[in-house]
Amino acid sequence: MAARRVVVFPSSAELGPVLAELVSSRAGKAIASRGRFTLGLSGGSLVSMLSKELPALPNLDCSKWVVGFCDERLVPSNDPESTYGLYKNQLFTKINIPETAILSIDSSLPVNECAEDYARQLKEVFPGNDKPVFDVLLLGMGPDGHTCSLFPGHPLLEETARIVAPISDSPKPPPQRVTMTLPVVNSARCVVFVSTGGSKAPVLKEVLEGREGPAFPAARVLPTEGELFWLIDGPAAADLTITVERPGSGARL
Ligand SMILES: O=C1O[C@H](COP(=O)(O)O)[C@@H](O)[C@H](O)[C@H]1O
Repeated sequence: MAARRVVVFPSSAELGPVLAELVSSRAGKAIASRGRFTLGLSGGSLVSMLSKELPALPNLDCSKWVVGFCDERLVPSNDPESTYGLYKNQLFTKINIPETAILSIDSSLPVNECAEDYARQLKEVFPGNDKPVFDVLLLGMGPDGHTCSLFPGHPLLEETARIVAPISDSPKPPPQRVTMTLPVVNSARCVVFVSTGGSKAPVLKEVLEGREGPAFPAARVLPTEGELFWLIDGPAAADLTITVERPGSGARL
């Protein structure tokens, strides 16, 4: 397992540009060695941060990017809860990811079929692999410690066979969602959590320092071989006592 890097920024204003630069640097390396960059996006607070920071990078070329979603809510793409819909309006109009390289769920399907259909799309993009190996997965964490649509105490945390699973009883609305499973998340070459705001401080302490850590889905994200970053702002890091990195401005990770 690769070493975990916990990196604390004074505020999300300093964190955002470093996140964008991290994505861009891993994209450059992936394209140089494999001819494309595969990125998994999460919803929630990440949407606005990425939509602000990625288009601000000079000369960003996304023509060789393939983008999927770490989880998605089973709602039409024009519903305000649709993660795809938010990125479509806020980010995809500003950067040149080919439309055909954006994998999205078919929200007209019942949730089980929707998960199977999304798994099939992922298998097409990663032929020959038993699990997709994304270059970068960007994850958020809710105040309850959930990540993707993997919630504390939910049986989906034990899923080992499927790469994408349906969930019909999400404690956070909307109840029907599809989510990548932990084996896929932990196969990625690089996983980056972004956690900001004081509401995340208690759970962040548990996830990064607590003995009860594995009870929280986010604490079970431990890439087998890939890099693991936790990018946190000052308010979210307020309760941490572990040693963290505090980079200066213009830092690159
Ligand atoms: O419901 C969800 O929440 C998590 C965390 O969101 P945040 O706003 O607390 O950062 C998000 O990562 C996930 O994609 C989303 O479906």
